[in-house]
Amino acid sequence: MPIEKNEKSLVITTESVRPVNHRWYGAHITSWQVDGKERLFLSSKAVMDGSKPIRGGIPICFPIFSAPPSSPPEYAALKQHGFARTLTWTLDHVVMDRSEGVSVRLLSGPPPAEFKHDYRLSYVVTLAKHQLSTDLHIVNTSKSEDFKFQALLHSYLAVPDAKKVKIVGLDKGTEYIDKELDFKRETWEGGDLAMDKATDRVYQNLKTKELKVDNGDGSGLNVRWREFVDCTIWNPSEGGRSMPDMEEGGWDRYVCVEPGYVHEFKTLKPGEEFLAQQVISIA
Ligand SMILES: O=P(O)(O)OC[C@H]1O[C@@H](O)[C@H](O)[C@@H](O)[C@@H]1O
Repeated sequence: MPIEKNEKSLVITTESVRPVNHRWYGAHITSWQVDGKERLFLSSKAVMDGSKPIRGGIPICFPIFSAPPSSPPEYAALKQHGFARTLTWTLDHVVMDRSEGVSVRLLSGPPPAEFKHDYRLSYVVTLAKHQLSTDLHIVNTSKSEDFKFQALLHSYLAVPDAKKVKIVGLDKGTEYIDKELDFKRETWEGGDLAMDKATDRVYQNLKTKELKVDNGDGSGLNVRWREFVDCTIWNPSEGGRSMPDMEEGGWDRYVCVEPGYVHEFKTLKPGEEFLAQQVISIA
């Protein structure tokens, strides 16, 4: 199966799915087309020159999600969502290259100099019939110190009309932080979450490992995961106009469903590893 590598990106094509376009900058998947249809949203105003994070596709948030914590200093100094989405990544190796699927392993470049922690961050992207898997692999390579991080895959899923979308599968009783309500802690009352207004919620410790993004007519995408426990659901509605890199009306063309480990910092002991996976498939 063709894996095409160039200076800026990696393009993977399989018989049924074409192509996944993967940027070295931020290990950013910017396009996933199935049956001739684009399944990820990428803003036409996204900045693609490496000067800021790319608006759309699948940004990787690591080692923090959201605004930085107040301490320790090397975490407090980070930008929103951390540095993984703005590092240059490299191709480690091709894991699989068969007609059933193609899989590549990418390695992140070094963190900012002030972030003096020993860890290894890699990302395995697997393209199979009608599904895209993205695995984050974090290893504490220190011999003596713990390593703490948050991690999240910030997938911008393309939808025909966000205002008609329902998120199906959120467990009744799950606690969530509502960023639209000044970070108020709430408890989910159950049922489907309608995306008909600005939504920015972090559902914490979900029991389910799968959500459906229903376009309103039963079609859509399924997002399932392993080892992640939280899921952010975000669409700014018309508030998206305040983002300089968001195209006009772009907020109606995506819903972000973002599995992650973000309700607290995950701690890895020396030598320990964390392997988490997201699988997006056609519903
Ligand atoms: O503009 P950024 O840094 O890519 O963040 C986009 C959004 O990312 C979401 O995950 C957050 O919950 C939102 O609060 C945030 O606005």
